Amino acid sequence: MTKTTSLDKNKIRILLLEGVHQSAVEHFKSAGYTNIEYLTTSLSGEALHEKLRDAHFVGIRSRTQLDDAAFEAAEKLNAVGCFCIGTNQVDLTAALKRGIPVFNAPYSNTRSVAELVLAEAICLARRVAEKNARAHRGEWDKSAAKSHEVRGKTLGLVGYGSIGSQLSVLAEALGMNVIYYDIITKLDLGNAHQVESLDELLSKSDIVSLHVPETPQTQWMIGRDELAKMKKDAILINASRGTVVDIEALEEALESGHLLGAAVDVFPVEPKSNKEAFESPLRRFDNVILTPHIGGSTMEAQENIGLEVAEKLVTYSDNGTTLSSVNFPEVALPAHPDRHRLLHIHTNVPGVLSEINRVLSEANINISAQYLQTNADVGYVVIDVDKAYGPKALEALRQVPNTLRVRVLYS
Ligand SMILES: NC(=O)C1=CN([C@@H]2O[C@H](COP(=O)(O)OP(=O)(O)OC[C@H]3O[C@@H](n4cnc5c(N)ncnc54)[C@H](O)[C@@H]3O)[C@@H](O)[C@H]2O)C=CC1
Ligand SMILES: O=C(O)CCC(=O)C(=O)O
Repeated sequence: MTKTTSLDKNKIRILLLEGVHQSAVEHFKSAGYTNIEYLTTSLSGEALHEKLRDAHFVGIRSRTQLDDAAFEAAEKLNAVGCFCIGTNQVDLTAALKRGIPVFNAPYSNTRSVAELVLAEAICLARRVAEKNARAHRGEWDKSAAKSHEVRGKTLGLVGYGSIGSQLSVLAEALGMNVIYYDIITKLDLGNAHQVESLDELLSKSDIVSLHVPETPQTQWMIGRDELAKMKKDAILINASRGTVVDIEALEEALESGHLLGAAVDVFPVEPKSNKEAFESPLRRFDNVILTPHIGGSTMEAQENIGLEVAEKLVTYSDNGTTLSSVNFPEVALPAHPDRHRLLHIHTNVPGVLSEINRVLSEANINISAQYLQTNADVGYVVIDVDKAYGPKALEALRQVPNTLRVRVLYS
């Protein structure tokens, strides 16, 4: 069924979950969007579907799963904002086939993750996690055994994107040697260099840190075999996604004493809210730093993310720009003063553009500007028309075969 939206700003409902930063709320309000529901928790199942039914825009972080059923319930949804980097919690194809662009904040929390990982690397190399736990229990363990400086040690980065490459620069400033493994050939920063294989990285690194997205290729990427290839007394840090590391295999590697320690920020199953208990077989190890998925949780990062993603949603809502959407044809559009703008999203099959132009011409509607962008599955056409034609043009566009969604934006 073709979806049509044609609303004034104060009727556009924005649902914000997972306690996104107030900077987002303020940005929506300053742009004239007042109809905002703000929840500090994530939602799932029927509770999520119920909230989504009336929402025109939804903002989430990493916990809320937007799967096909969620999109099916979200009849009015125009766009999704992920107030984070990862978009693995969203079924991007399900969104795309309903003409819903998904936005994220690809850079704003990267520095925060890099700083945390570096701090953890130093703490683990000095065995601070264990000594801290023992001191809390009243034990005095003053010893240099197996405690090392990180200077001169090799940091192996799996994934050399925004986070991995920043970490590389920070680690070199401490005198570390950096090697990395990535599926894409990357520009080395400083003296870092790319290695040919994951095995090579694992066998050469004193500290291995994971910075890959969750994909079918990275799922359980670090299992028993990979951990066995790491040096004796090496350290593993995972602040990427919980599905990248086989936790049972990591438990065994820690139990056997093969690894000196580990830091884990992300887990295959994470509590849905701060009220739920955290279960993990790693809880029993003093030499493991466990953090509740806070790699990107700094005031600086959250404020920037709030602004960045809210701005992308407002820009899409106000003028149709989809720049930097992770699943949608990208169009950067000028403002449309004194014009109504129509957004037509359709399945990308031959002939839709000519059909659009035919129905508009038959309805005697003069087009003042037109923009088209497609990806393999979806076509996105933006049409500016004189104000007098807005509702009539909307009606005409709804008749075009293969239409997924039509919206009119008032100026
Ligand atoms: N713990 C936390 O709070 C946070 C976790 N993250 C996670 O960190 C991940 C990485 O973030 P960024 O560096 O910003 O992403 P990015 O997209 O800039 O970099 C990812 C790198 O991984 C590489 N890669 C992809 N598949 C690979 C494979 N199979 N083997 C080796 N390399 C592979 C890519 O080519 C790319 O260079 C995010 O996708 C997210 O899941 C991000 C922010 C906060
Ligand atoms: O802070 C969050 O909610 C998620 C951070 C994260 O994992 C990401 O940005 O991908």
